[in-house]
Amino acid sequence: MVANKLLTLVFVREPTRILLGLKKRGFGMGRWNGFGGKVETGETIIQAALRELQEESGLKAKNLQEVGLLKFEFVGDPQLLEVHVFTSSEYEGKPTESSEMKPQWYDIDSIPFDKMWPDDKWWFPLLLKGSKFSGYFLFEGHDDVLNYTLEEVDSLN
Ligand SMILES: COc1nc(N)nc2c1ncn2[C@H]1C[C@H](O)[C@@H](COP(=O)(O)OP(=O)(O)OP(=O)(O)O)O1
Ligand SMILES: [Mg+2]
Ligand SMILES: [Mg+2]
Repeated sequence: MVANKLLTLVFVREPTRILLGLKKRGFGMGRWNGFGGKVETGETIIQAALRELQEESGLKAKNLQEVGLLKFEFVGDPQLLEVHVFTSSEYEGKPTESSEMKPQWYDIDSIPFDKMWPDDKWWFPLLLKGSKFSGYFLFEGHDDVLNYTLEEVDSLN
C-alpha cells in the first residue's frame, strides 16, 4: 500500500481573467497550470498552498478557498496524486516570474487548454463557474486519459 502524494494547486482569479503559469521545469514542464506543489512534512495543506503560490508567483493569497479535490493515477505507478485545488480572488503583490513558473493572465474565454494537462478541460468549467468538484483521472503517460469520473459536490469534507 502506497500513501497518496499530497499536492496543492492555486488559481488566482479576477472577474474576467485568471492567472496561469508556464511550468519551466519538472513535472508538467511546458504546460500552463495554476501554482502549487508538494505538501511538506509539518505543513497543513492550506499552508502549503499559500507557500507554493508565493514561491512560484510572488503573490500572497488573501481569501484562499478550497474548490476541488482531484486524484490522478498513472498506469504502472502505484502512487496516487491527491491534488487540492484552491482559488483566491484577492491577493497582494505583483505576478513575478520564478525559477519554476512564468505567470500570465488569461481571459476566461481564452484558456489555453491545448497547452495544459488534458484533465483540465473537464473540471476547469466547474472551477470557473464557482462550483466545488471532486474527480479521478487515470492517465497512460502524460497525454492520454483512459477514463475519469467527475462530480460537483456541496462540500469537500
Ligand atoms: C495529472 O494532471 C494534473 N493536472 C493538473 N492541472 N495539475 C496537476 C496534475 N498533476 C499534478 N498537477 C499539479 C499539482 C502541483 O501543483 C504540480 C506538481 O507539483 P510540482 O512538481 O510543481 O511540485 P513543487 O513542490 O512545486 O516542485 P519543486 O519540488 O520542484 O519545488 O502540478
Ligand atoms: Mg510547483
Ligand atoms: Mg514549488
